[in-house]
Amino acid sequence: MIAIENVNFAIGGTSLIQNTTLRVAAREAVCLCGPSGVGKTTLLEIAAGLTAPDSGTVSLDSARIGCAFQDDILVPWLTALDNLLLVMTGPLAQARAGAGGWLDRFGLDPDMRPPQMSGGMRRRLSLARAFAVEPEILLLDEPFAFLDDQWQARTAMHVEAHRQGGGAVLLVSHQERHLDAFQCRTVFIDHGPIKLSA
Ligand SMILES: Nc1ncnc2c1ncn2[C@@H]1O[C@H](COP(=O)(O)OP(=O)(O)OP(=O)(O)O)[C@@H](O)[C@H]1O
Repeated sequence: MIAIENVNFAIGGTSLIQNTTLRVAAREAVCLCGPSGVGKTTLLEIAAGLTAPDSGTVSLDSARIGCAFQDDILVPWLTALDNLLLVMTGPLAQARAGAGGWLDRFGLDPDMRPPQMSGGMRRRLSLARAFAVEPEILLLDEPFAFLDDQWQARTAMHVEAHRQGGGAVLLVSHQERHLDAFQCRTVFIDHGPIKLSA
């Protein structure tokens, strides 16, 4: 479902990712774990098509992709509901119902705007948006950051439900203890440059 093949990427002459192959199948969650600055986010951005690799290929077998990145990239003047509707397609009434359901599952007031929210609420809004597009592929960067134990557990439950429903998940997390909450293949990166064959 996600196929990153023989990818190379350098920044400012420093090689960050070398000849890396990483495949994530349907019904599979893969978690990238490793030290800060090693290039995990960059690899996720390459998977999402936000950053072009210097060489190698990325193919995703679905255009239905839900993303939540470390910078939540929410529109501050739009309500929580409108932030979700912005990325949703289909009939408006159906989209509103779907968005409302995900806001409810993530404990959010649909009328609140991002600047009124705590960091954890903004992270939950970013996650609700990722799930609301009914993705086949989920790309999540530190989905548990800023969340308390209860919301970490609920987020893990939604990730697992997505996987069990046939989706593919590629995520980056420092918090290995949460990886027990869902079935996940963990890929450890000890040091850079990233060289994976997984
Ligand atoms: N746009 C950019 N311009 C220059 N350097 C960058 C850019 N984006 C990332 N980097 C550098 O690339 C390296 C990898 O960054 P990246 O965010 O991918 O690491 P990470 O493993 O996800 O770290 P963390 O766990 O702290 O988020 C870092 O040294 C970072 O400073």
